[in-house]
This record gives sequence, structure tokens and C-alpha cells, in this order.
Amino acid sequence: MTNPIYIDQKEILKRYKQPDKHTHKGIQGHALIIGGSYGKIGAVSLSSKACLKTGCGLVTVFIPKCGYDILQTGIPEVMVLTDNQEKLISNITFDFTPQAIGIGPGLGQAVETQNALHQFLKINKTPLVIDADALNILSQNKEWLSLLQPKTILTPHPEELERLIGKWHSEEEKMSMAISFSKQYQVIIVMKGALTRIIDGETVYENTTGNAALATAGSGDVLTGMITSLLAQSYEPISAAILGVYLHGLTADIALPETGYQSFIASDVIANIGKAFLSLEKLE
Ligand SMILES: NC(=O)C1=CN([C@@H]2O[C@H](COP(=O)(O)OP(=O)(O)OC[C@H]3O[C@@H](n4cnc5c(N)ncnc54)[C@H](OP(=O)(O)O)[C@@H]3O)[C@@H](O)[C@H]2O)[C@@H](O)CC1
Ligand SMILES: Nc1ncnc2c1ncn2[C@@H]1O[C@H](COP(=O)(O)OP(=O)(O)O)[C@@H](O)[C@H]1O
Ligand SMILES: [Mg+2]
Repeated sequence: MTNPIYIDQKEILKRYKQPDKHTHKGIQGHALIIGGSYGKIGAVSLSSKACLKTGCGLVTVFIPKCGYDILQTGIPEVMVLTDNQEKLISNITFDFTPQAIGIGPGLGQAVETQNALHQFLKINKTPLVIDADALNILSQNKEWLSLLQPKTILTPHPEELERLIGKWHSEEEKMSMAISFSKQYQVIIVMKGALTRIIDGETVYENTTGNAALATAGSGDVLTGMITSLLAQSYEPISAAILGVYLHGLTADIALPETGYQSFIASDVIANIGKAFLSLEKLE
């Protein structure tokens, strides 16, 4: 592995774009978050709220029917489309063109949902972030990986990564397997963990923000929403991944003095996205 590029303030300021003062919600990007199943609608709530709070102009979710009231009441700013099924997603349809799609949080792995993902991947040309159960479904159907558009962003945690690329026996082997996978399918891999690395072919980036407070349910679902938001705002996929990971970690660094490691939850990531952005403005 060549030396990683550190994702620090310098790297971020090369990529960060301030919103134009004449912008409007139609220009700020419309993102679609697809996920959720009975008992895991919270994952989509977290992801879609994070998406909005990262600057996207409009956010729509596609969820099973059982999540309708939850989303409309919990996050009134988010628009909701539902599947025909009550508890799971069986057929992904929508009648607008989003600028970016995030798929997977809380999705589940039911056979009907697997088929829906397959049909979706066959026709999708929109910039895409794939997380959680959508990754697990791909791991069970590796021949579908060839359907992915170049620069699709995959965001596996270590267990999801292993399901996807196979078992490794050392850190070096893990990195070389991830690099080969990224090159083979032309995808960007956000390798989440205590240390998050981003792989884009032979190029490896290493994040410098974040702490153990992020080891809490839903913090990955929030990251998916943040990266999807940046992608919808016309950031190049690699910049969306880099900026998303950096800001996500920064929220935990900012909140830590107030929450401690123990009481920080995924909603605290969302609550601190504003402060994370403001700290970038101060650096400029
Ligand atoms: N409120 C909601 O609706 C929420 C919904 N959620 C949704 O639930 C679905 C299932 O997702 P999931 O990630 O919980 O399950 P899964 O893929 O089996 O992985 C779990 C195993 O992975 C491992 N592991 C994880 N991190 C690791 C690390 N850093 N370092 C090392 N190992 C690590 C660890 O393995 P262990 O150490 O236990 O062997 C652990 O047991 C998914 O759709 C998600 O979006 C959740 O986001 C929660 C909030
Ligand atoms: N000890 C840690 N230090 C820094 N970041 C962490 C730590 N543990 C987890 N994270 C981050 O928290 C997120 C967890 O994502 P994930 O495992 O997908 O959670 P979930 O599926 O519950 O949303 C990742 O971005 C990961 O990098
Ligand atoms: Mg996850």
C-alpha cells in the first residue's frame, strides 16, 4: 500500500464549497434515501434527517408503509414515498429524478427486498451510496456488483466488508484486497471503523476526526445520509465521501466535552453537523 493521504483541514478546504448566496432548494439537490423495514424505520429517520442537515435542498425517503406516520411526524421536512408492502420493500419506484440516492439503512434482507434491489440496480444511473443491508444483499449476490455505476460509494463496517471482499489475515492483506475490489468494480470504499479509510483504486485516504463516542447504534446510518447529501449537492463522489467522513467524525469531537463517550448517540451527530460546518468556515 502506498502512503495514505490524510483527511485533515488542508485536504478538506481544497474540496469544501460554500453555498452560493443566491441558491435555492431546487439547486441544493434532491436526495432519495431508500431503506427501512419493520422495527428498523429509525435507520431511515436518522439517515434522512442527517441528509437534510448536511445541506441538501430536498429529501425524499422510500420506505415500507409501516414507516409512513413515523417519518411524516418525526421529520416533517422530509417527503415520503411508500412501497406497497407494509413491513418491507418489495418494489422500488419513484416519479422524479434525484441527484443522489442512498440505499440500505434498516433495509433488511427479505427475498422480496433482494429482488427489488436487483431490479433497482439494473436501471439506476443516479450517483449512489450503498450501506448496511444493501451491502449484505450484494455480498450474497456478488454477480450484481457488475451492475454498479463507476464511483458508486460503498460504506461497509468491518463485518460488512468481510462479507463483501472475504476474510483477511492481516491489515496489509485487508488493504490489498480492498484496493483490488475497488479497482475491479470501480467503486469507492469507505472502510468504516475506529479508523476510517477511503479507498479509490490505488489511492487511500485516512480520516483524522472522530472518536469512540461514535460506537453507537445508527451512527453509520447518519453517515450514509451525510454522504448522500453531499453527492446530491454536486460534490464529486470522492469529495462527498471524504467530506462526509470528516464532518461526521468532527461532530463527535465537538460534542465529546459535553456528552462524554457514553451518552453520545447518533442524534447527537446530527445535532452537531451545523457546528462542524461552522468550524470549516472559520478556517477559510
Ligand atoms: N435504529 C435503527 O433502526 C437501527 C438500524 N440499524 C440497521 O440494522 C441493520 C443491521 O446492521 P448492523 O450493523 O447492526 O448488523 P450487522 O451487519 O450484522 O453487523 C453487526 C456486527 O458487525 C460487527 N461490527 C460492527 N461494527 C464493527 C466494528 N467497528 N468493528 C468490528 N466489528 C464490527 C459486529 O460483530 P461482532 O463483533 O459482534 O462479531 C456486530 O455484531 C442494518 O440495516 C442497519 O442499518 C442499525 O444501524 C442500528 C440502528
Ligand atoms: N471507536 C470508534 N472510533 C471512531 N469512530 C467509530 C468508532 N466506532 C464506530 N465508529 C464510526 O461509527 C460508524 C458506525 O457505523 P455502523 O457500524 O454502520 O453503525 P450503524 O449500522 O449502527 O449505523 C462508522 O462511521 C464508524 O467509523
Ligand atoms: Mg451500519
